[in-house]
Amino acid sequence: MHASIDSSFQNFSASAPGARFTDWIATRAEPYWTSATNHAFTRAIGDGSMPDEAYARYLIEDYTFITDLASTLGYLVAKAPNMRAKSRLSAFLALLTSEENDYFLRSFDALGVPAETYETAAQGPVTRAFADLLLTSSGKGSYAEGLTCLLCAEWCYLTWGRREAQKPRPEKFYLAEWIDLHAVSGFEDFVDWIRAELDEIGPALSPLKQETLAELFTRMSMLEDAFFEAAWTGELPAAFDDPQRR
Ligand SMILES: Cc1ncc(CN)c(N)n1
Repeated sequence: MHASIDSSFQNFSASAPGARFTDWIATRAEPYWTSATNHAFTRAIGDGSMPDEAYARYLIEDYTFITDLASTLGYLVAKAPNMRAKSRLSAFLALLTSEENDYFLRSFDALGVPAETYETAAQGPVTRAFADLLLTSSGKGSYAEGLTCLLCAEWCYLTWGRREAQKPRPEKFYLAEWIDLHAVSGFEDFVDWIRAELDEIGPALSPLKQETLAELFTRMSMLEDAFFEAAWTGELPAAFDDPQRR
């Protein structure tokens, strides 16, 4: 996944003065970024046409993802360079492990998913790849690398969440609340803060390190898209069927 020199941040900002570093990494992540943020799964949450079977499959898998996301945030709290950043990240971690955890438990109950199932679920190949990328980037990589992965996950959800929040809420509380969790102003503020943090750090990095961040964001976008696809269809996307290509 190596880009030509024309797709560097330097060229991007020369052709669009004032362009943000985070706009560049999202542009570099096409077509996966648009595919993930527009996935049919996200539209079915908003219009209430989501089959229960697909949503239960998604929530079981996502609960394992959320557990690794909590660990990712722990690593980032440790690596954050100042108290302001530690406070932002730990506030989000607190929300994830309280309000959002409670959402999952109530939703599993409503969908008839027993605790034994969601507490012992093994991660599928897409989620395993996600966990690998998130935990390795935040645990072994730099603050900027971990933050880039976090940005992709949360900005993706803010993008579809805000779009679906324009529609009347679906009747099922687990669909309506999933939209609200990702469209409220507090969540938008958090994503804006991650963007501002990376917009400050990114331009000062070497072209090689900028490239690493763009590649991480691209891989994360590909995985977000594959995650929705696997939940939606109940089948693994082609790239995950063949262990050689994972
Ligand atoms: C796979 C995935 N990506 C992102 C999010 C938003 N926290 C999530 N719940 N699940």
